[in-house]
Amino acid sequence: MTKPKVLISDKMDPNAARIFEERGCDVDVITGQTPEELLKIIGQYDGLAIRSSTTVTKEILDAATNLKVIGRAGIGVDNVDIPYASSKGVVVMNTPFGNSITTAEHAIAMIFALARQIPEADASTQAGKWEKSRFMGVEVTGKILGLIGAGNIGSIVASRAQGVRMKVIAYDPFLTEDRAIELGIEKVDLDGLLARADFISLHTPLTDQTRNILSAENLAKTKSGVRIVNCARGGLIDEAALKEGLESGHIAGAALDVFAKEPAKESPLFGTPNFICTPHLGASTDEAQVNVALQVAEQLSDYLVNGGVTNALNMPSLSAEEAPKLRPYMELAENLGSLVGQLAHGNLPKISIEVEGAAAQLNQKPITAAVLAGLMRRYSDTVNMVNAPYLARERGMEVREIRNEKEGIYHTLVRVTVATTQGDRSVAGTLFGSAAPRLVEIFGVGIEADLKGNMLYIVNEDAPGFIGRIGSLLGENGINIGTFHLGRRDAGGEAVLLLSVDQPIPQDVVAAASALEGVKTVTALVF
Ligand SMILES: NC(=O)C1=CN([C@@H]2O[C@H](COP(=O)(O)OP(=O)(O)OC[C@H]3O[C@@H](n4cnc5c(N)ncnc54)[C@H](O)[C@@H]3O)[C@@H](O)[C@H]2O)C=CC1
Ligand SMILES: O=C(O)CCC(=O)C(=O)O
Repeated sequence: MTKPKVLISDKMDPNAARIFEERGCDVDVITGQTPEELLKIIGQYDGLAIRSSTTVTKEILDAATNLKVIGRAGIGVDNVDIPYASSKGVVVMNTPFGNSITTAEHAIAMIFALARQIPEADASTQAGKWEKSRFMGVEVTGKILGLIGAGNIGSIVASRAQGVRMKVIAYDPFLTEDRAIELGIEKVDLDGLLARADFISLHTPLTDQTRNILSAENLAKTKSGVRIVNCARGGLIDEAALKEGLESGHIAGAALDVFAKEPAKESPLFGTPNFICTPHLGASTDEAQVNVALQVAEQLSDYLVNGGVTNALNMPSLSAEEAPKLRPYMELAENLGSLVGQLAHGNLPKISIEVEGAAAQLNQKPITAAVLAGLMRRYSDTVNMVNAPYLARERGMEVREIRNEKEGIYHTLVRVTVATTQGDRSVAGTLFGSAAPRLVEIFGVGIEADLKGNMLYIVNEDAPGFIGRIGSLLGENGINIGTFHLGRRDAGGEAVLLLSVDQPIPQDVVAAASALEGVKTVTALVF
């Protein structure tokens, strides 16, 4: 087997390259490339490991014909076009915890730097000025810290700020009351935070909802003398309005680690009174960089070598414990999706995926993604578990998941039902011995079969002599039958025949089978 090839395109702790090699990948470290240079070489790689300098655009993804996974050694993934990566079937992963303590500590350092004007006082003192009366500070004890975003980093900032006796309030629409109580913080709305906070610290991702969250209008609502820290993303603050607020004195200080445009080698904010900044150093400690480099290399190589999925942003995760249990279900689910996709005609506006018995104890997301991958193969050869849910959404397909913990006839069952113009059509399968996937029902007819290789699905009138006729036809055409499965609704009614054969079935043989007496439909299937 050829080794997967990985490119590390941003500066990263050398442990990343070592881990890739140890885990069976070939790795190139080529940093500081222009987009044009990256475009020329990206086609040869299966994996791409980045930090924030590489921007993964549509053009890069179009050129990345072998790419299977992108790993961000860090948290923010606003430099990756995730919807487009998903449509291309490329998994995008990040390392959500490796640098969060470090970044929270940077925010706390910025709060103190603002409160005591440490950078300006340092520069003045080293310039021989000894301006003792110029640098009057404020205590942080008893002050209100307003967090915008109280996820991983925000909650660490909260605990550190409480340690220095600040009162913490937070605006985060996804923060539950219970979690706020657990963190010892007060959940508020944005206007409440703007009106009350002495210090504001931002800790949200950059999204369409958070972009410009500290707009000119919102900055005007802040308390006079507020100090603002941003160690999250540049686009969260209107930089021009921030400058005006600093110049008017309404804002007593601002500390930015991040800018709307990076690298920020020039900015109108530079030189503004009470403005301090760092060059996106939030994650820059020895500890955090080792953490994220190790994690990204472990996650990417696990995916490329073993198919394990951890911290993916566009695909359900599959932990090391879950993976062996779920793998046979995913095979079953993909085959059931593929069967429905090959048999059902016309547009399929709705699909429901039901897990029953033992299957209902498992993480259903990978099972759903596998069904959709099998089904979507009717539209595209390049579909996989990453882009299948995306393609289903794009086609307006409604996907329903049903979980039924009660065992039925089988100890475990996956049922896939699609809405067609002729009504609902459903197929179901189980696992024999917990690992061997088997079809057990096809469109209301009980039948037991392995879905593998080339198969022929025939619906015919249940009458004597038919099996002989189909056997002869296949034999005359040099097609060897492997397995033979029969099912029927009622004696003398409609019967179903599912054959596995050793050769692909040519269209003229399908046509000849369709013309046999008593035959209703014939479909050649491939799994
Ligand atoms: N300066 C640096 O070097 C670093 C910056 N970061 C940035 O920090 C951000 C936050 O990281 P984590 O705390 O780990 O992420 P997280 O996902 O754990 O937390 C983000 C929080 O923002 C909240 N949120 C989402 N939309 C919101 C909205 N419209 N208004 C208010 N809150 C909203 C979420 O509910 C969540 O609780 C990252 O997305 C990244 O951009 C992360 C690491 C280093
Ligand atoms: O890689 C870096 O230095 C920046 C880290 C960061 O911004 C993030 O993890 O979101």
